[in-house]
Amino acid sequence: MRHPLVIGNWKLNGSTEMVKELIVALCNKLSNVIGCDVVIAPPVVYLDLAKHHLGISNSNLTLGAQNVDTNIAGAFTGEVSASMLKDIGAKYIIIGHSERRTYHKESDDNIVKKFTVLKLTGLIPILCIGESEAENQDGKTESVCARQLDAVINHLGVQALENCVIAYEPIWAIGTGKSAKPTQVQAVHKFIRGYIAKHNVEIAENIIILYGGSVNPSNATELFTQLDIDGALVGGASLMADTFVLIVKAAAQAKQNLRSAALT
Ligand SMILES: O=C(CO)COP(=O)(O)O
Repeated sequence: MRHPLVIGNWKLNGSTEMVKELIVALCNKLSNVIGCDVVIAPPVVYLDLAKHHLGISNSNLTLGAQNVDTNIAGAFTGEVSASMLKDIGAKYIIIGHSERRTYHKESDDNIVKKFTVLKLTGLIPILCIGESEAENQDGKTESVCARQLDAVINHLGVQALENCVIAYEPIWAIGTGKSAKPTQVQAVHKFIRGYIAKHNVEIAENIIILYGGSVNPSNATELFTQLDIDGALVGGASLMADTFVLIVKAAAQAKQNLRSAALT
């Protein structure tokens, strides 16, 4: 069975004080929580500080980053490379987030290049996919997700999806407080897994598929009770220790319940 995973995407939020306070609080509150992997992705400028505070707390939280450049080194002012992220201790790297596709005009081709450098560097890509509100209303959810998956599969082969994470984030649900319905999300996750299974059943069965979009403590349990929702990519609710911890606990508990039910 897949191990649940909850990731906090801090986006453009933080300060030296906030990094310390949030990490200390998370480490305290999560110290006895087992059954769910937890990743935090602070802004890149705070990764080293975050690593420092995680180290002091002897925490098993894992460090992630929110973006990576397509180049490894050279004259690319302002960029951060995969090898630098690895060097600083990040393991999971978010790519293809809709905010980057929209505000930074990142194309599928560009995202495939990022996926490639991450794999070459031994980092785990968190590939974000998902449709806009208009595409959702036009019934294009599946075709958009398939296109975004094909960008990787057609360039790199389905094997590239081994040990990688998919995050389904419908754009209309991000930061709006309007989460997609758990059954709706389950249907899309099932489609994504089935689409990958057409290429390789084992990779499809093992791949972690997260949901992102207004996840909070009130909707977390119902989301995680769905069979193909393996965890969450959390934005706003990851900025407060209490809400993020409740989401992590909900994931651990819901998946434990599913496991127990499968055994009876
Ligand atoms: O974009 C997201 C995570 O990457 C989701 O953000 P919210 O949880 O704030 O909706």
